[in-house]
Amino acid sequence: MRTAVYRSLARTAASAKSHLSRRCYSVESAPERKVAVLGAAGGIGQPLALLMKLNPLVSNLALYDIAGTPGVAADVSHVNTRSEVTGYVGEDQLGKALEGSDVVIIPAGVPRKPGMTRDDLFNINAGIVKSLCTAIAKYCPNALVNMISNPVNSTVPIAAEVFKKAGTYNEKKLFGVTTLDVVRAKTFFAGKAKVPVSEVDLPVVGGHAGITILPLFSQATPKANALLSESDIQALTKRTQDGGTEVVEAKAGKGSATLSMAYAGALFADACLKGLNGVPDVVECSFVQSSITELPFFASKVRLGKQGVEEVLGLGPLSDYEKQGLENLKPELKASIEKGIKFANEN
Ligand SMILES: NC(=O)C1=CN([C@@H]2O[C@H](COP(=O)(O)OP(=O)(O)OC[C@H]3O[C@@H](n4cnc5c(N)ncnc54)[C@H](O)[C@@H]3O)[C@@H](O)[C@H]2O)C=CC1
Ligand SMILES: O=C([O-])CC(=O)C(=O)O
Repeated sequence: MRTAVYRSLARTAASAKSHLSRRCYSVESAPERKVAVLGAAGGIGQPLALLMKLNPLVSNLALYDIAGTPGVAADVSHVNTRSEVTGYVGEDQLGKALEGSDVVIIPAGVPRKPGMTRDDLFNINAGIVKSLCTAIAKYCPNALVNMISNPVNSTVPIAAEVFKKAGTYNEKKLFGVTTLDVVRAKTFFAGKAKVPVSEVDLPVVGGHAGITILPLFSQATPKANALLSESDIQALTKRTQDGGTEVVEAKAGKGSATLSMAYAGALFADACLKGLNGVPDVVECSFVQSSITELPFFASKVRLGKQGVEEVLGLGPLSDYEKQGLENLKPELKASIEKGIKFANEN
């Protein structure tokens, strides 16, 4: 029985590893890449640190938090994969954690409790993100920044303003991580349409909060829309938009999505690393500086390359329901972006 469980775990680890590193190099030929995780001792940070340790594209993994990172780093460092792991704790060590980083992933900050919106996290997380981005501008201004901390619709504009003030802003290198919305939309669509989840693909556009999350089920493949009624699509849309709240309520005061977020964060960081390494045609959805709508930041499909964003892809054809969803989300997303910009300029 035990052996069967170990065998099955080994198979799962091997398939996760091959999923994360598909279209990539052998360990021997992959370039050196340093990834820093800020908030690495948290609910997302710990499993994300483990998943990044499993990624053969990473040669140096820096784990930073205000407390607890020596233990996490010691633990993760025993996993027999390529990267060297170092733990950094407290602001004095932040510079060392960041120096030389190619990708910085930020899951630092407080999570929601039941009854809260992501915007309710603004007052605490805005300051955390601002101070971490100030350090990024100083110690690794060329790194790709993967922003996980909520509210993403505001923390990404905050980061952009901090980098602009420091003279280091490069719109190709700043990403709000919305991959969990895509992961959820794929899972829910596969379940409802009864198609294999591994074959499902679809974009999720807009932002990362409530109605600003707009899954484009009309573009989902495999084409199963004939099997789904308009009310099925509306229910899938609502479930995707409320996916974070579903987890917050189930955890009943013990935080928000951590494990699925770590998976999503690892997928997105892997895509960034592949882009940096010159793998062609790496496309993921992300909340980036954008001109595909009138809003200055917007999540859509993005082609990743050696400099970060290579191309922000358009929305593609929308159903009438999606066109309406797009118009409905704009005022809220605009207000969240403006709130972030205002905070950064006044603090
Ligand atoms: N973008 C997305 O799809 C998602 C975003 N989130 C967000 O991610 C953030 C983190 O969530 P959890 O890991 O569950 O929270 P957590 O509370 O378990 O962990 C946060 C970690 O950040 C650390 N931290 C606080 N201030 C810091 C600072 N100045 N520098 C470095 N580290 C600092 C804490 O010590 C803690 O270890 C929250 O804002 C949450 O809303 C969560 C799920 C999905
Ligand atoms: O809902 C939350 O607070 C965390 C989050 O962003 C998500 O799970 O999508």
